[in-house]
Amino acid sequence: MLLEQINRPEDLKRLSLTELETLAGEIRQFLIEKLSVTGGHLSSNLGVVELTIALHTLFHSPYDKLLFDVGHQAYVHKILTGRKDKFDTLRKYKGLCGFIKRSESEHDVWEAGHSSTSLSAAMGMAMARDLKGEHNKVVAIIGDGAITGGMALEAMNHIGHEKKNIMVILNDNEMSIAPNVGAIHNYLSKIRSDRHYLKAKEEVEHLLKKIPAIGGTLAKTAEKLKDSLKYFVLNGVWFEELGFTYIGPVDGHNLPVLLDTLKQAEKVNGPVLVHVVTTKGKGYTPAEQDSHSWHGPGPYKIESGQVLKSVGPPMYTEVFGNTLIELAEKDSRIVAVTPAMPGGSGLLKFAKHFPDRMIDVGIAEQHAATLCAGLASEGLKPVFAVYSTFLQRAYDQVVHDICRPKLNVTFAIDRAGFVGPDGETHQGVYDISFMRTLPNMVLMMPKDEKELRNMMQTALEYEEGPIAYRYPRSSGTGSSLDETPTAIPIGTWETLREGDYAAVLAAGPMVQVAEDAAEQLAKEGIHLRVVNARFIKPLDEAYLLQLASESIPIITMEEGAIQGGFGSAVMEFYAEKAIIGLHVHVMGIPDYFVEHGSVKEQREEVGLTALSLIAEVKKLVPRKRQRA
Ligand SMILES: Cc1ncc(C[n+]2csc(CCOP(=O)(O)OP(=O)(O)O)c2C)c(N)n1
Ligand SMILES: CC(=O)[C@@H](O)[C@H](O)COP(=O)(O)O
Ligand SMILES: [Mg+2]
Repeated sequence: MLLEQINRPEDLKRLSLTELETLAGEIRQFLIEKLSVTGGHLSSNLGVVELTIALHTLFHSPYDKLLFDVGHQAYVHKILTGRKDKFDTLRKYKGLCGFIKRSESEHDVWEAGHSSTSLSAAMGMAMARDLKGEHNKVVAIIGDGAITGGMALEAMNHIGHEKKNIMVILNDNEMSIAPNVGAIHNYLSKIRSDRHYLKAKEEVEHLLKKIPAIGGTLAKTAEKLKDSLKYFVLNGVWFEELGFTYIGPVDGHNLPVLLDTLKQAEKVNGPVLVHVVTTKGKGYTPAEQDSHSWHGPGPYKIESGQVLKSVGPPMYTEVFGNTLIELAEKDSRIVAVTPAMPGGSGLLKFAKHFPDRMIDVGIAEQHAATLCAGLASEGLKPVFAVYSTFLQRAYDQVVHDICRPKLNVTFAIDRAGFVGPDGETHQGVYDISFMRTLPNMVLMMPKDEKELRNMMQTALEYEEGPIAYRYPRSSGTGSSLDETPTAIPIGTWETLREGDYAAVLAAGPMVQVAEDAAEQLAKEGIHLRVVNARFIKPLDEAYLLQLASESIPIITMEEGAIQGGFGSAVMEFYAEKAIIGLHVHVMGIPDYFVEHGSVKEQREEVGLTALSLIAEVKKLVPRKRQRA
């Protein structure tokens, strides 16, 4: 096996072309086998095997900088840079990260996870290189999805103007996670099919040569026609106009062509964009046929292509998608907006029911947010379906375009809390802090899927301004889904369990954790009050004042950053009311980024478990029983 001989990129340089092609086959088989056990981003990586081999054959990483946009397609890069033996730990706790990670290797020069950042970083590295008088290459590998992200366009605007020596490899497989969308995607499709246009161009030129030269007019017209045809069919004219030398499209699975093209591109002075056409899922039929489903599968059976499904209650995402259909059938104002995550956000069925009311804007969270503002300003009920982590990219739009004008946008924040294997770049743990601090915002979190449905109804009936509900990347608790969703009075919490030893104010999935702890403690005669703090904003102030009047110790629990989170809000409330001497202990995520692993492992790492809660309760000094 050639793969066994490859422990660092230099090892590639001694292989013949045929051996490189053999290696590509071995790497493909390696990926298919390893990921059948670990799961991971299969189809994107299968699509960049030859491209990554070519890059590491030609360039000298880490002296030359290879930046992978998003970084989900960097498994081949990791295999070629000495980490193939770690693939059994891919995305596991303390194992190999599923994205580029500087602490893993000197070859990992740019970390990501969120898309469309590589061109900005590449420009920074190129400007630093030139200021330092160095001469390394800077190469950004960006997909046809990621290049539609706003940041990428901002960077192209800058790069094309400054004419820095940067190579951009556009890996065009016609797919984002779902089929790619947008005008740039359409433009790339035209270029991809350009080989036909080019044939037509040759025919036109041939024809023009045949016409006998009659005076200046015909010849001049012919010249103009040829020039306009050139403009029409010239590949990459948009990139050229932006200041890039455009080369392509080239077959991204043909190693000789890739190597030759990259050698040519390397000689170009100034920014160069190499348009590489690949097949997402290349080499594994199920993934080639349905690269959307195979973008990030769990473990699967190689032969049958059957992905192992978890049994049990439906995911919150599925409950959201189905309930939105139910509500949209009754209320035609509802419009769903997703930034390139129709599948992940549970909107594929909704799109089938309401094709005109499901808007996929591509990787464009900022645009999606303000689009929702526009929709709301015209009396529609936009539901912005977005992962917590990706909502971060639209923070100013949430503040400036939605909260300030009090527009009635609904935020369906999915992947709220720990997300598990995607790790630190994808944890949905900051939206409590950055949403609850905004004026006019209402922020809810359900304890189970039945309450999620009620919150969706609450949001539908709420007309006063922005309102958000957040739910985890997990299956529900198995609560009933039969009841008609009914609105919850804004700002009201719910006592789930009586107790006078201490009161736990729990948000979302922490309610179950608190219930489990209370069950344990009750066996020891310690009665914990469990409160479903289902409104993070506004707080249930009457409830908080009641707790203060009882001087009962309070513990808050949230799967979110402690800094600025729900517990902070409770402490701020008491401080504002000048209520002192209360015991308020905040349980949440400490001030650091929690890496990949399972959600269970991540909770254990930060102490968001029933055991940790029991320990906290037992630290409390038993209060003197209050006289009745
Ligand atoms: C800001 C942001 N929004 C959404 C995502 C989710 N996401 C991850 S990969 C991906 C599609 C990227 O498509 P492309 O760049 O073409 O890469 P491919 O998987 O096709 O190789 C998306 C939308 C993300 N990582 N970052
Ligand atoms: C790389 C990326 O950002 C997406 O593929 C993300 O990993 C999807 O997350 P889910 O698996 O939670 O849908
Ligand atoms: Mg793509």
